[in-house]
Formats: sequence, C-alpha cells, structure tokens
Amino acid sequence: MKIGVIGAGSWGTTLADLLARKGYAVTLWAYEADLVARMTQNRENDLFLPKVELAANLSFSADLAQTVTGKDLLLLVPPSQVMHALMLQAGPHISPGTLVVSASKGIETETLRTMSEVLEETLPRALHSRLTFLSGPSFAKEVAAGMPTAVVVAGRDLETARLVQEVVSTDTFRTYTNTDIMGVELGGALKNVIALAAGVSDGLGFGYNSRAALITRGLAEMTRLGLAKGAQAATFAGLAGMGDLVLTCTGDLSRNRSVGIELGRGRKLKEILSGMKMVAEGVKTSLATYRLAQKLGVEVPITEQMYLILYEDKDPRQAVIDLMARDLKAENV
Ligand SMILES: NC(=O)C1=CN([C@@H]2O[C@H](COP(=O)(O)OP(=O)(O)OC[C@H]3O[C@@H](n4cnc5c(N)ncnc54)[C@H](O)[C@@H]3O)[C@@H](O)[C@H]2O)C=CC1
Ligand SMILES: O=C(CO)COP(=O)(O)O
Repeated sequence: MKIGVIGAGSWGTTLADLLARKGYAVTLWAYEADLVARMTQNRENDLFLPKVELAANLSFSADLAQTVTGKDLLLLVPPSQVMHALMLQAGPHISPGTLVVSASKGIETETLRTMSEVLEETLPRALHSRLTFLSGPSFAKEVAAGMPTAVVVAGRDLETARLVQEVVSTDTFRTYTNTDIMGVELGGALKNVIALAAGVSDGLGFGYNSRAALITRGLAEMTRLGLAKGAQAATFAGLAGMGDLVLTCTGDLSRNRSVGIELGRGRKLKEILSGMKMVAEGVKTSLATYRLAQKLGVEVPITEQMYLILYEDKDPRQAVIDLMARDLKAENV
C-alpha cells in the first residue's frame, strides 16, 4: 500500500513513522523544504519531533502534488487553518479511489467549517465517501515512544472506517471505528478550548476541584454544541470526547494546556505564541467555536470566557469570577 502523509508536524511525523514501520511505502510531505532535506539526511524531525529516529524506509518530499499522486491512502495532518489551501492545491492530483484520513483538530475561524465540511467542499465528490477522521487521546511523543494508545476513526460508512482501522492499528496503537464524523471531529477540536481553560485555572493557582469542574462542564458544552451540529451525544463520552478532553486538560504534554497556564500566570497571548514553533489549535478554535455557538444559539460559557481572555484581553481572574457568578441551574439541561 502506498501512503502519503501531509504535514510533518509532531503528529504527521509520528503517524508516518508508525505506518512506515508497518511496512507500507510512506512519503511524508513537509511545508518546510529545509526540513525535508534534514529529515532525509538525519532521519530525525529536529523541528517538531526531536530525538526520535525515523524508520529507514520512510521517504520525505517538499512536493505536495507528487506526494498525493498515485496513493492508496492519504493522511492529512496540517494545522486546521491551512487545510483548505493545501487541499485546493492537492485535490486535482488525488485519484478517486484514494482513502483520505484527516487527523487535524480544529474549526476554521472565518467560515466556521469543521474539517469534514472543508474537505467535502474542497475535494472532488468521488472522494467524499472515502473521507475518514482520526481523533482521540494521543500525544505524538507517547505514540512515537510506542506507549499503548487508543483512538477512533470515523467514516460515513463503517466499511470505509474499518479499512482505515486495519491500516493504522498496531499492537500499541488501538483503533476503534465510529460513524459519527461530526462528533469525532468536534470532540477533537472543542477539547482544545477547554484544555486552554484548564491551563488558565492551573496558572491562576487553582486546584483539582476547579479542573474537574472545567472538564465536566466543558464536556457538557461540547456535547450541546455537537448536538446542534448533528453529532451524537454518545460520541462525546468516548475517546474523541471525554478521552481526549481528560488527556489534554491534565497532561503536561499538551500545548493548549501549556498556553492556558501561561495566560493564567499573566503572560500575554502574543508573547506566548511568539515563543512557540508548534500549533496550539485551541487559540483559533476558541474564536471559531464562540462564533459558531452564537450562530447556532448554543450556550458555551467556558468557551465564551476563553474567547474573551484570548481576543478581548479579559483578566483571567475576572473570567473565573464571571463563570462562578452565572445563574444557578440544573445540571442536566
Ligand atoms: N501533536 C499531537 O500530539 C497531536 C496533534 N494533532 C493535530 O494535528 C494537527 C497538526 O499538529 P502537529 O502535528 O502537532 O503540528 P506541530 O505543532 O508539531 O507543527 C506545526 C505544523 O504546522 C505546519 N505549518 C505551519 N505553517 C504552515 C503553513 N502555512 N502551511 C502548511 N503547514 C504549516 C508545520 O509545517 C508543522 O507541520 C493539529 O490539528 C493538531 O491538533 C492531533 C493529535 C495529536
Ligand atoms: O490533540 C492532542 C492529543 O490528543 C494534542 O494536544 P495539544 O495540541 O494540546 O498538544
């Protein structure tokens, strides 16, 4: 099987390496041409996945069209805000039978499209039934180290999801299937916003009670928004929802949580981001989610406060006061 992986960040590189080690012919496309040269020479992604020796049979390319041409499966792992532009370029070179798997977690800020909506509007119709979405609790560094991990792959029909499940599963990377594309992709995108908030709480010096409250009430608003977008509530109790939410709100490897911690400690967003090579998807997804919730008339109090902290320079301490001062209500509404 010939596989192309688009995006050589930490996650794309990890998945490309995992697939190459399974014996597939994998080409990893990187946005940075100089990184392609260094990876080819040193078998290491020194920018995004340092100190991991990449499989000897993994190939690298800076040519997007060439990377997607003639492949049986394409794995798309760019930051979500550039997915559309990349697929406009790549789309015409993808053959109709190709399985397409998106592993990016985010929502576009201007169009408010999820990745499935972006791909359906950008890629040829013949590919739509071949689109699948990989999500779940999976820090790249731990997957690259071979630590046991469970994720979920969603497809419109179970058969397509099963095909992808077979391709990506290993004895340490266990993949489940799901047919709720919207739930699986929204779980992965929205948990980043709540992880930022959990980071803010930690950065302010609050404790485990506050974090547990944010995780649980965060899941409630993720589920509400998901239902408004046609997702199934049960998906949010699964790997792509609760699973990834717990990981990202508690794990020190999370970039989103780390950005939140720095905000809570009083640093400014611009300054925090200027020191980061990696992407914290939740920053843009907070804006997109806030806008989407307004458009759909869904209450998302934690996301709203996160939006105000990030985009209107609200004092994080005041955001907490405002969250706690909301009208008292029943839990299950
Ligand atoms: N790192 C992880 O543990 C996981 C990441 N993801 C998701 O995977 C996606 C990619 O994230 P990472 O691999 O973590 O990236 P990263 O944060 O390690 O690296 C940044 C990536 O953005 C790319 N990039 C920056 N500007 C670009 C542009 N203008 N055009 C094209 N590419 C550009 C870089 O080439 C690099 O691949 C995100 O949606 C993320 O949420 C999902 C699961 C796990
Ligand atoms: O999505 C992830 C793990 O499942 C990675 O989270 P961060 O982007 O916050 O590092």
